[in-house]
Amino acid sequence: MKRILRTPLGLSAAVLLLAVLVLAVIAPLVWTDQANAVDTAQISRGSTAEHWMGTDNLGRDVFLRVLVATGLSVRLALLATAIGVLAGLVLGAVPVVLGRRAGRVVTAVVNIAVAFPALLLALFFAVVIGPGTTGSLLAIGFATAPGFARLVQTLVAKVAGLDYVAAARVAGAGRIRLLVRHILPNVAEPLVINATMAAGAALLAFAGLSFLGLGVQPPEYDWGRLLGEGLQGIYLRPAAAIAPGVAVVVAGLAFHLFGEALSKGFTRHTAPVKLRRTEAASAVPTDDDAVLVVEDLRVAFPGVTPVRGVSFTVGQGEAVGIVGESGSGKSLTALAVARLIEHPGQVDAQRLTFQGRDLRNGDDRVHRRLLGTSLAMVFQDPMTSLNPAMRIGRQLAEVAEQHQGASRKQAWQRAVDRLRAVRIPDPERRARQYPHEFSGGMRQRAMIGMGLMGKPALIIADEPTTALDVTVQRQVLRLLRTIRAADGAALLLISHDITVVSQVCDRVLVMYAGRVVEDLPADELHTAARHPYTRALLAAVPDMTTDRDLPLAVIPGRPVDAAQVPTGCAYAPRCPLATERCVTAHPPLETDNGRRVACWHADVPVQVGDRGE
Ligand SMILES: Nc1ncnc2c1ncn2[C@@H]1O[C@H](COP(=O)(O)OP(=O)(O)OP(=O)(O)O)[C@@H](O)[C@H]1O
Repeated sequence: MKRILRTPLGLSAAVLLLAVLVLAVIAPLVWTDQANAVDTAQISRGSTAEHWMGTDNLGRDVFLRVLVATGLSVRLALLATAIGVLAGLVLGAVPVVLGRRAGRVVTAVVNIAVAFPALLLALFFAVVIGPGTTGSLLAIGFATAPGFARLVQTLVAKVAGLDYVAAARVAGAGRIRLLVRHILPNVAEPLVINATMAAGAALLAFAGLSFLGLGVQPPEYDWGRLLGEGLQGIYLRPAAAIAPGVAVVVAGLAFHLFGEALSKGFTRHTAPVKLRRTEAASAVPTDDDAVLVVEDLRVAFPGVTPVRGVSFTVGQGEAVGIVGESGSGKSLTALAVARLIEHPGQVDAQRLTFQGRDLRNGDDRVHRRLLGTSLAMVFQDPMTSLNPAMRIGRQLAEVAEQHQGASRKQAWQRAVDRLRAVRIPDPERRARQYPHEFSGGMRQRAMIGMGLMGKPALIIADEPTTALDVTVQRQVLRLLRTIRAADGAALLLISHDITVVSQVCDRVLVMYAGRVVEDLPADELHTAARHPYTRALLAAVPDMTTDRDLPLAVIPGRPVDAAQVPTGCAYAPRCPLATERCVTAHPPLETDNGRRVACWHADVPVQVGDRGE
């Protein structure tokens, strides 16, 4: 608010609006009797020193009546806006609460209603409900609602796709809680701004309806009615029409300008986000001790199947890395495991077991609870992964309150303790701060801390260091390693950086065009990689021995478009070893001594580091 009042626009709009609101309260209390006093000696007079704006046809002072009418005009405008905002909020938020099908019906109704001009709707309702104050109040309220509903739908849809909402969903938050705690607080600013402006528009609409005789009825009067009366004698007493007209314009302007100032004041200047990375160990787990078993996982969207039959296991305490170029399906694989693929995405698997529970069938709430307590998700961008409108400590505490039945105080203490565990300095004070008060690295650590509120059996970290600078990357990777050692949690680390994965993980899965093409222990990556794509990825990483006079190695060609995957081996068009067979037949993922590779030429002895050109 201070920021808004510091600008000339903000200050003058606030003063003007305050004056209007104060007048709306005081004028009816002070001047009602005088404004209603009939004086037959002063009927239909023009402006005089005694009656600045003249008198009406009963000799009543027009200026005092305009002042008194401020109360009813402003009150009705605010009430109608409140009705419109409330109805708009309900209609706009319903799709999130009711689910897709019912939501679609509501959206269609809103879309149709939005197509009609608000004033036309107001006239329609006013005629249907009947003339009078209540009728016009409901009419203007209902006419305001569709515009608001559309705005709410758009804002909610935008926020619902952000990582922190996904994180809350993984943590087991229900739809209503998601809406009330995580979505609505983050769309409140534009709603407040629009509501302020809508109040100005409602004021004008009321004046219009009363002027037409559909709004306020005698003996009550608002500016619209006074305007109608004044207009009848405009040639003889123009001031009687001008005074209520000016009042409508000034009050309307006050609301609009204040809304404008709010919107400028609320515009946030976010700090740029930074970048960072981790390291690891080995052993292919058996299905029995696996935390996660994924078999033939497919993720499809209309017209495209970006994940095409991925199988892997993550053992207790094991760190598995998934590498591959952008678009290879790494993130979708992780999202599918956490059950975060949204419509129209379709997830399909022969087996999808987390801690021995089949996630494909059974009670959704039971799965949510299991994932909420035993799975921690760390997303790439910690700024969008945390709710900007909630204190960090509260966001962490919510997990303990919801899943461990902890009291508010206990949950807060655990949140502080977890922040300390992820090396946030002065955690008591920091827990009371908002995400924007944290640096990029601290936000990422807080996100990891949130995952540790339960006792996760698996941490899925999707590019956790990409948005951080190099020094902070190391800290976060070290932290993930320490947590694994302390809590025995398994880790599924997704990265396009094969060096990071080889340092942090026990085992590496290499993905290409939605499939696993190689799976091997991380410490054998540089000596025993057999797939030409893995070799090319390794060769593209410069090291101390790289000749700096030569251009850096790159993988020739472009990654496959997920919508147009060729038959045969998807890597064939870029592969130096490709033959006719590679183009026509897809190589199966063969298991050999715990390692897996999908290549017809896996046995061709190409040196690791060979660029294959
Ligand atoms: N909602 C969606 N609808 C259609 N296609 C999608 C959708 N989400 C992802 N894809 C497609 O799936 C492919 C794989 O996406 P994914 O995010 O899993 O890749 P990735 O390997 O994690 O890449 P990056 O490292 O860039 O995140 C992408 O090429 C993308 O075009």
